[in-house]
Amino acid sequence: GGLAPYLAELERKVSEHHRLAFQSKDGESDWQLLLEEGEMKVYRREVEEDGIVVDPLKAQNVVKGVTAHEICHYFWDVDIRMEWETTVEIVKLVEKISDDTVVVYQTHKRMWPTMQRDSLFVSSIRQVDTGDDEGPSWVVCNFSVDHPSLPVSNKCVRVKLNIGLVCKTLVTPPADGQPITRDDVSCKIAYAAYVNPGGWVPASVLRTLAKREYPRFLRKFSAYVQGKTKDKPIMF
Ligand SMILES: O=S(=O)(CCO)c1ccc(-c2ccc(C3CCCC3)c([C@@H]3C[C@@H]3c3ccccn3)c2)cc1
Repeated sequence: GGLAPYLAELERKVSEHHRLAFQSKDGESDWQLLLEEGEMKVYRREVEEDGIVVDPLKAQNVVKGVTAHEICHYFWDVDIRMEWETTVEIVKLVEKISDDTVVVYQTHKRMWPTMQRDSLFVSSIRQVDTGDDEGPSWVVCNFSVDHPSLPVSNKCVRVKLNIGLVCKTLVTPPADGQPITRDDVSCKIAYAAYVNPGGWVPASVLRTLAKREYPRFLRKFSAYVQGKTKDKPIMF
């Protein structure tokens, strides 16, 4: 369909997010540590394109009691998004491309004084082999596409986004061959977000918004997955 060209771009973006996820940022010294809270570290670089703030965001976290597959599954599943995503108003499945790749339309709650935003993106979940002994990663990539059935509306400004969630399951093997329980697993998360607001937003407004909302999303989403999975069999 009309999305075929995007599927090649999707594979490139998944590989890029996977390659960059756990790479130390020493090379790029211009990452500003926004927040450090336990295992959660949130960084940002201050970047403007044509006077528009497009600050890349990077975050790492370790979530106890859940696996990489579980974190990525709950992040990717459109049906339950409203259970953890507090900044969106409408979430719509526009097209199912395959069992692991969909097109999603979202309107984001209006953040005074900015105009309301919407987003239209391909969202794909898959396992990626790391090639080394660390075992596979699970990756979700959300990136903006144009779709004939969702033209840009005059009500919202269309953001352009490229989001990567790359996760690894850490297992501390239980003593003497006991079965693995949730006390023995945790998920190492690397989240990267490139969001272009699609139109001018005061730099201070957007930076304050990002500084508050990204950590809030990471806290809320991590706790949400722990709650949803605690009485369920482990999904490796
Ligand atoms: O990880 S996701 O794929 C989860 C799927 O829902 C995702 C996360 C964040 C966004 C996002 C969309 C719009 C905006 C702004 C632009 C001008 C006015 C609103 C922002 C700014 C950065 C701040 C922000 C960060 C986190 C949550 C909400 N707000 C972020 C989109 C997708």
